[in-house]
Amino acid sequence: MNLQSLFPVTLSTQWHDADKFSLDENLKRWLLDPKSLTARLKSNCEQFRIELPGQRIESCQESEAVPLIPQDADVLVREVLLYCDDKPQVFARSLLPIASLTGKEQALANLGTQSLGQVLFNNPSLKRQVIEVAEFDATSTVVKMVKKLACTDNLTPVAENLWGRRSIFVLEGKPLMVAEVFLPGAFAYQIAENSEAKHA
Ligand SMILES: C=C(O[C@@H]1C=C(C(=O)O)C=C[C@H]1O)C(=O)O
Repeated sequence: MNLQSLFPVTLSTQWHDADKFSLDENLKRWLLDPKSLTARLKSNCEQFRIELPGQRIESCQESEAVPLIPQDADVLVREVLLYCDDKPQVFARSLLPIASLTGKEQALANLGTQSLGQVLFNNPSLKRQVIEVAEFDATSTVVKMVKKLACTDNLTPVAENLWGRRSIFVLEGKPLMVAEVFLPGAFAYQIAENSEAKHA
């Protein structure tokens, strides 16, 4: 499938504190893990890769605005799919404020299919703010994207709602936002004894 045709998926939802939900333990561990998702996925598969359906500069929409990234701020929107052994595990949408892409951080605009997380978590200045959680039902743009993707990629059909997380990172004192949604069949939805039990 021509992944560019998926872009932009967008993610308009209400984000909540995780305590609002009674979550399966394994899912909760994946949603609230403060470390790099890239690194964790890599440790669970042989072949990890990122696909980049697209990125473009937009004005931050009111529905995505947060105190550190206000409405109408110019942001580079980056949407990616993270694959483990050719199976899409995660959809991610990041907002990189243009005002944050200064100095060495200009490189974040040209990552291509390199992981944003690899750059973020290699910087000792990185601060991650609270991780919020959201549930995505059949009416969501991300579930609609999954249904399109399932026609070609080996994606498990969407049986249940999908779960995602969002947090603000501050890198060298400059904010950026990362939102990730676990796709059907992701390790995050496997029952604990089948996924990473050894790492528990
Ligand atoms: C923030 C991370 O980076 C990952 C890679 C992303 C990208 O390359 O755009 C986006 C979100 C994350 O899933 C991470 O690895 O934790």
